[in-house]
Amino acid sequence: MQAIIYYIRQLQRLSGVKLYLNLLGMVISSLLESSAILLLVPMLGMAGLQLGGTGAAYNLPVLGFISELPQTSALGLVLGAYVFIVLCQNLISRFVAVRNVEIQQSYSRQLRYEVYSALLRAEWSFFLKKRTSDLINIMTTEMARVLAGISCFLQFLTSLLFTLVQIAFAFWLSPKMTLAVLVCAVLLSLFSRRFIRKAKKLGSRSSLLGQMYLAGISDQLNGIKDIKSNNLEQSRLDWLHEFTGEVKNEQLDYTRLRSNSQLLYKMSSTLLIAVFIFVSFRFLHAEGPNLLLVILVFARLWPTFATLQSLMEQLASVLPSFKQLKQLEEECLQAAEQGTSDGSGMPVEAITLKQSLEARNVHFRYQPQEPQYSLQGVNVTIPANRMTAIVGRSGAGKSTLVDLLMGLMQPESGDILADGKPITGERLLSYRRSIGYVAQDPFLYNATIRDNLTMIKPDASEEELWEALEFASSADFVRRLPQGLDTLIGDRGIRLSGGERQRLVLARAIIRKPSILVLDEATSALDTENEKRIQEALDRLKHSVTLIVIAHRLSTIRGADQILVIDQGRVIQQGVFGGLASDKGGMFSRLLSSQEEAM
Ligand SMILES: Nc1ncnc2c1ncn2[C@@H]1O[C@H](COP(=O)(O)OP(=O)(O)OP(=O)(O)O)[C@@H](O)[C@H]1O
Repeated sequence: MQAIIYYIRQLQRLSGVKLYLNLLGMVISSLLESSAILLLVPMLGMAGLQLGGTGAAYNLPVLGFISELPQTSALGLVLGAYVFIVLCQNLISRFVAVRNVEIQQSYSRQLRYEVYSALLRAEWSFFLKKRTSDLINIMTTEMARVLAGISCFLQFLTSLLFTLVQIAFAFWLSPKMTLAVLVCAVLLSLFSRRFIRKAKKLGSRSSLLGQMYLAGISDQLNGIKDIKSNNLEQSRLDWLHEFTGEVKNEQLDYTRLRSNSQLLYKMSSTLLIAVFIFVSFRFLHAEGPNLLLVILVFARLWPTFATLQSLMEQLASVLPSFKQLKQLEEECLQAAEQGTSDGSGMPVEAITLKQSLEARNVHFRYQPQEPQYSLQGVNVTIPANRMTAIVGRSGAGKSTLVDLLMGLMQPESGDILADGKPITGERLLSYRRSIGYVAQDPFLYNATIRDNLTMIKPDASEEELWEALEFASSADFVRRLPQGLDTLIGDRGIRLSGGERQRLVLARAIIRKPSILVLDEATSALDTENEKRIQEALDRLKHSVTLIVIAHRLSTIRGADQILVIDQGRVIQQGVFGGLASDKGGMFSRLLSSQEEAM
């Protein structure tokens, strides 16, 4: 319940007086609705219309003048008043409905924005621990359930107010009977508490199933090539078949629960009304309008209890979603990077690295509770405007070192310094803006080539775009495409070859003219000719940009100004290509020989 209150408070803060005005509108609307129907009976009685039995039993002093009018005028007046009240009620409820949507949609927008910005501000290590599909699930399905839950809560509040108004009316017309109805309602609600508990449990199961479904489907669609090439289609379909069976059962359980509770309310309503009529008629000797009133009061009051019960069950079923969203927000807050937003929305100026980038006695491990360090006691200096290559066996710690150098993660102990200053706090974002990065597995957005490039530099001119493409040896293939720069490249750039993707990502990385360019195996998918062209371009670049290159193919780093050899999280060798190659007992020479043998 705490989580719901937290989000409702947010809604209250955002909507302010509008929310209260709407609630007031709802009260007035329900007041008018009640009065329209409940007052019709006594008003008609006063107008002299005999409804059987003894006629008007409830004299309303304020409306006493009606009985003095001629019958036709009185009837016209009463019916006119009835139409007027209904019109006002409908106009108010129309206004309230539109305002409700406005309030809810503004809140939905704000909530999505807040959660997503908290997510984007979380540090990289947060994402390493999270499953992407779980985050997508929270941002889509669970978020939608939370918003539906908020709407449900507002409906609950409206129904509650409506019920209170109905009770007040009913009490005014027949206190005894209202008390009797209330006692029955309280007893029934005590009995119905187990429905709410069960709805909460089913809500958790539904959330879990949704999470599992998204995780399964995303995994499989990401690995669709593997599924097709290994003929795994049937096994995946079997998984889906089994899974949808569980979803079906869960939905059936939920429907059973809701219809059971509604059945209980409907049956008790029928039973109670029969008892009330019998008692009123047999023992209280009520007739005509009195009996009609008994039915009216009961028929209007009881469904509101049933609605309240149904809304409470719905709320209980979305409670787990509220908890999940709140937990995600809290985790993001805990994992927030320092200095990544000053809240002003002002563009951050990139820094220019002038002297060096330095790792000083850096220790790092992914799981603080485990003894194994991915990096230990690393001391390196990367001179500005030079090319530094990082090599080592698989799992040696190359990517970890580069992630730390890029400020994506913070060392457990030790420092990362840019021109002697730590890249933490306020400096982190401007430092990050000075970096261009090309990953081992190049990522492109499902958009046009132009969009992919301008995403990094929105104000890039046509000339700058082609210059970057030329640099990355991509201009030729882009020119050959039917729509050139405006060609759509598909999901993750699937319509391009691996090498074309890599060159495009390189073009994107350099379009912002970064001070530091990090290439993680960036030329692995290139043919010899393109690799040579990129090597030449990098050689030209290396005097104006600080280049950090992770390389498996050692032939690509002959021109590096410095090579760092890493093994088991430590820098074990450091030097230039020739020097390291001639150290025959060293790791570099062993890596070189094994590559030469493989060729
Ligand atoms: N997200 C992670 N969680 C836990 N351990 C990790 C994680 N990423 C890497 N490691 C571990 O840290 C060590 C260094 O990994 P790293 O990715 O830096 O190696 P690498 O030299 O870049 O390897 P490769 O050349 O295969 O990419 C490895 O032992 C690896 O298992």
